Amino acid sequence: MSNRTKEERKEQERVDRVRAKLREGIAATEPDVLDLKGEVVDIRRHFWDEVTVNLSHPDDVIETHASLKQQSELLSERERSHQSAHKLLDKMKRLLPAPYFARIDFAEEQEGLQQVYIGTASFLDEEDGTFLVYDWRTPVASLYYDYGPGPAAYETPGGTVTGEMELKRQFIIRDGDIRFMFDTGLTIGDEILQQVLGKGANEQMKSIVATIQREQNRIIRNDSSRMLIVEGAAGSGKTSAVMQRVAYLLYKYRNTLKADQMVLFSPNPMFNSYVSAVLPELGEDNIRQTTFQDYLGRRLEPEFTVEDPYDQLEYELSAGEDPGYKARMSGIRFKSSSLFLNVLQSYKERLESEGMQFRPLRFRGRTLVSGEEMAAKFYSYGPSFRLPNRVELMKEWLLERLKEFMEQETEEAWVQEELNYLDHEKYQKAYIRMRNARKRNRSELHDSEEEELLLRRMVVDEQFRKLRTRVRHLRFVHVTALYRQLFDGNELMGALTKEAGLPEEWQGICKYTLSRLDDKRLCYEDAAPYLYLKELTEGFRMNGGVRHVLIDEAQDYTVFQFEFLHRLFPWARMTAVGDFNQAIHAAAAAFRDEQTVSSLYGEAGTERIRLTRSYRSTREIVEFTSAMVRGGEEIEPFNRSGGKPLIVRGPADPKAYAAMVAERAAGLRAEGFGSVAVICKTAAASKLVYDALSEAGAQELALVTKATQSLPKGTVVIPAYLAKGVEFDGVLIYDASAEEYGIESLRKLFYTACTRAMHRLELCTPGGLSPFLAEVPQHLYEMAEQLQPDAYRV
Ligand SMILES: Nc1ncnc2c1ncn2[C@@H]1O[C@H](COP(=O)(O)OP(=O)(O)OP(=O)(O)O)[C@@H](O)[C@H]1O
Repeated sequence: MSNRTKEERKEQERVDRVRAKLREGIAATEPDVLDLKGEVVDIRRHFWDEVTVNLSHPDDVIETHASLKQQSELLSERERSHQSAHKLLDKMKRLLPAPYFARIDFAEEQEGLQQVYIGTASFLDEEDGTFLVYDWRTPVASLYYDYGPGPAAYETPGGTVTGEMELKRQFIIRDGDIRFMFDTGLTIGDEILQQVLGKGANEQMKSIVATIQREQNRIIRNDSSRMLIVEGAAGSGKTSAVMQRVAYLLYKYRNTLKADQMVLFSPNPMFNSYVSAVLPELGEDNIRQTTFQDYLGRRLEPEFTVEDPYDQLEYELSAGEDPGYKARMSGIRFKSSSLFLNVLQSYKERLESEGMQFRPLRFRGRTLVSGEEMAAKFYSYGPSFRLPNRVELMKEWLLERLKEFMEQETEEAWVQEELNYLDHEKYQKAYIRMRNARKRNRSELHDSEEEELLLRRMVVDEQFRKLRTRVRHLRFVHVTALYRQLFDGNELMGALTKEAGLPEEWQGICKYTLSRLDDKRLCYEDAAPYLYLKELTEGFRMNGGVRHVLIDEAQDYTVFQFEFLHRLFPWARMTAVGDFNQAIHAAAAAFRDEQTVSSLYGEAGTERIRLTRSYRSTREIVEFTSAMVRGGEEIEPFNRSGGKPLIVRGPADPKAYAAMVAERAAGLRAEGFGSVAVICKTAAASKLVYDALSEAGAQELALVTKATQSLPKGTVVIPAYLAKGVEFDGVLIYDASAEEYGIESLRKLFYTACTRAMHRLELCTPGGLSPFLAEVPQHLYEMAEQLQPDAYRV
């Protein structure tokens, strides 16, 4: 900053002082870290030299044990010291270029005026014990996010502290130089936010701690509810709030909460990598990240080939011609509904008294225990046992039965035959076993008799191993048959759906479902209900160690998915964020259904927060996109200006059209936009467009598919459903015609695609326009030369 005022010079001097202290700290800590590292390596290398190992007498054993313990404790202590010195050094290095981003002057009623400088971590002056920088997550720092100058208060473990905020100041510091400094009002300075948002998009999300808005802070610091639901407009900072919330919780509960006790469910692996830089930037370890699909796959494969949600979507978006389409779409709606969840729960109650299905235990072509015999045994346990308990009892019973069969089997002729082919290694094994058994039991048998018996048992044991494992894994419960019989005719489903009746296209749904099951393929819409039924009968798996589950893009979760996560992580708090306008899985309505979501933890344990301000896109883009969706008038754009969205009509010839889009993408890049996305409706379309653009000479071009692990730089061609959650400087909708986006069910996908743009949005069309655009007032966009308003008539 040139021509600094006196105040600015004072602030710069303070920055210089703090940086000098940081440098001192770094200089002092660096050798410690190196020394400690050396010590750790040394202890590890010479670990055994320092331990006296002598196991001759009991006394020596005790001494050896003590010496080992001492040496391990020394190693752990040095490792801990190294780790904390390393963390401290890391923190100081992180703070050095920009030690803080804000200052507040707060006059406490008891303590007098306090100057609080806020940064991404706390930094203490070793000499006088004062805080040169306060971590943004400390209680006093919440003043910065929640208040403007005037009366203010913050919560501490000891109670509420009240006082008067006399100053709220923000800084942008780069390499130790104060570039901007503003005194601000209630909201966190628009000027700084303008600066931050005006920049280009990144391949990885950045932290927003310097500019967290008040309503976002409510999400980040929310501590009271078991279930926190955030519904927010596109670009309103839901994902950002989730990531900063994780950092906040890790700080606040640092003695009891570890990063691996938090799980983030996100839409796809690329998104995982997109958000993975935020926590390290804030000095925290990354938490566990997964997708629901990944979880389903782990539980259901290899028994089935499980379809993934992208293939399901591709089908939804492109298979209108398939004769089974209507039935499958109706099936998707039904299988994602609360009605189907209730059906499965009632079905479970019915199975308590009748209808269980079992796989017979068969061995060498013979049935050892038939399905009927198992059913008889199962129902003999009586109604006081829950289904999973009965299954557990069945398992024990079957294992006992198998033991008996195995004993009988040793006498069979096939065993003798197998013995003839036994290899040397197995003989050897049998011999060792026999020797051990002899030591233990002082067997009366002659060597040869005993050897033969053992060998026979070994052969039988081996042959039964698979069967026993299947029993242990509860494979005798025929879940596929149980699921199958729901779709086998009208009677059972009719009884279970009660007055709601059978869904539309029921016959078609049955046909489609059964044919897939017979092929050992599980459609995505069947996967969660199938697993739910399996766990209702066999018992729910639980992960008691996880304390926080965070769900991004929660609008695409079905009632089954919520129910699962609730049961899988019974001790966890849940944070679910989403935007119903971006629900690209048409059938997933659970998030919108207040009753469904609040039933998980009860109304008292559930809190809802709405975010209506949108930060990602320019005012022009937000006004344009909001006009396409229901409730759009509530979305409030952040006041950052850019060009109006542009509708461009291209030539009808596909080659010429691709060349035009390639040229427009190149034009945006030449204007300085680092990331440009050409968004298509499907993966199939993306591939074609990618090829066409490559042929047209597009530079630095990458295709994003469901297998893409991280967002590429430059220009990408991407299907709309994979673009959700991420953002680009410029977005080109490849084909915004009525042919491509003509039916109502595509509205949300279209909206999602358009809202990915931060600075520029262009919608290309080879002909007419999508009807969604017809609802947008004309003054909210511009049109490239030849396109006239009558193009809307579709
Ligand atoms: N308080 C803030 N300060 C600075 N930038 C912000 C703030 N809130 C949001 N942003 C920025 O706005 C953009 C959108 O944020 P984010 O992706 O978290 O929104 P979202 O609600 O999850 O969006 P969507 O639902 O559309 O995927 C990001 O670039 C983010 O950095």
